[in-house]
Amino acid sequence: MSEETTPVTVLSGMLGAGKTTTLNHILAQSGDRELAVLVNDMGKVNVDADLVAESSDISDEEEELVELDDGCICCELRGDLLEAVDRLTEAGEFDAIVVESTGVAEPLPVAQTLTMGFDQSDLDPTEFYEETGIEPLSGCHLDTTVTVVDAHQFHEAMQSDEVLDDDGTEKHLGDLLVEQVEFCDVLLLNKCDLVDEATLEEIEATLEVLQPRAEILRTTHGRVDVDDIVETERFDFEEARASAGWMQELQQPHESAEEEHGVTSFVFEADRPFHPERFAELLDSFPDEVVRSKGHFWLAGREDNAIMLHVAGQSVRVAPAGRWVASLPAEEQEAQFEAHPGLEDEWDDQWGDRGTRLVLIGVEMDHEALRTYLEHSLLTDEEMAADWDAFEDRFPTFEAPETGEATDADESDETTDGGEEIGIAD
Ligand SMILES: Nc1nc2c(ncn2[C@@H]2O[C@H](COP(=O)(O)OP(=O)(O)OP(=O)(O)O)[C@@H](O)[C@H]2O)c(=O)[nH]1
Repeated sequence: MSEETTPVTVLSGMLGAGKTTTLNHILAQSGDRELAVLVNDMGKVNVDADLVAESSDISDEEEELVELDDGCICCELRGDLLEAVDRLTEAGEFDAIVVESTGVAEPLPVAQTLTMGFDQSDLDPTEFYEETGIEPLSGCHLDTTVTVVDAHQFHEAMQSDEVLDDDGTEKHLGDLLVEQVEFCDVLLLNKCDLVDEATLEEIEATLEVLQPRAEILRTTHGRVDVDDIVETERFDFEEARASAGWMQELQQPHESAEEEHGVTSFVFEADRPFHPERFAELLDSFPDEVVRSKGHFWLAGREDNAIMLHVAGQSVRVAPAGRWVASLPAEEQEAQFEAHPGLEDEWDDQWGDRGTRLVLIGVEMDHEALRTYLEHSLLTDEEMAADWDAFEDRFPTFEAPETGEATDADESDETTDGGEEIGIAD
């Protein structure tokens, strides 16, 4: 598919991580390769594009530098991104295209936009093209997604409770950082000059657990080999989407005893519900050593719907995760049993598929203590026999999904959903 079409590299990374520096470096090192670049900036003036133009011989006059200003290519400028990439491809003068995203962009929707032209059956490209009136891309393909991580700011960003504004959408700093790490082919650990070896090794170990598939390269001032991020043929949508460490851990759980720099993971499973107030309290002060937690849970009193938990650094969000199959009408249950052959094995006579599966990834986690902590939030035998609706419940109420929308929390990466903060008031 890819040989005759132009390869596209997408650079993501937090504000100030070193995307523009990396871009300038590869432009200077591109040799005989003709590169076109597309720079996205949130402001009306594209500062990054000016920086690229200043420090390279690339220019917007010759149309090898395209600026997309005043919006984000992972949201409202998705159509403009496609059109710009299409224009550059049509010009036929370039060997590769490099896209620099804004610091608040999520890589998944950007990749989704760029791959819509290919056969992604579950993404329903037809609907997308009908809705937007945009023609599918044919002359180029997404080749490599790169995330630039600032080694110097990594821990601070993970622990920060800063909330960024992406054109009206609030994004938690730690959440965004984790999402950028979880969806990429190559991770550039930049600003290595500002961090000591032990810290670098620890960050690398964390990145490896969060994103086992990506190649991790250390860089200083974005000095990376062009061949490591351009025309690598590393990108594969389905692989990228299923490659996050938490997802792999949920699919093939194992207690990671062999810890590197104290980074471990484990899956917590329970077949009785959480007490809404005790679990909310636990989430209010979730242990700092947990870097990432994801999965679905059963909350007492919410017997129709599963709830998804997303923890990334200091950000804790919950979102609807679909109906429990046990809450569906009999004929829809039958359809679910046929679609998911493993479901029957896990079925409980009384509670059906209701239950909790959460993966926890962190540094220096005391697994035993965390399990006890989580178990303490489950209903006791006495509470199991009580009226669950009488428990205080400050979790958000989600609109009931259509029947038939059963939970598939283990397989779906809801990276683009908003979710709701759980720092709810008493
Ligand atoms: N010490 C050090 N500074 C670096 C390194 N890489 C980039 N910088 C500096 O960090 C600052 C931000 O770098 P940029 O390349 O503009 O970062 P960016 O990701 O494009 O930032 P935004 O466009 O704001 O999202 C600049 O002052 C760079 O000179 C590095 O490896 N080491």
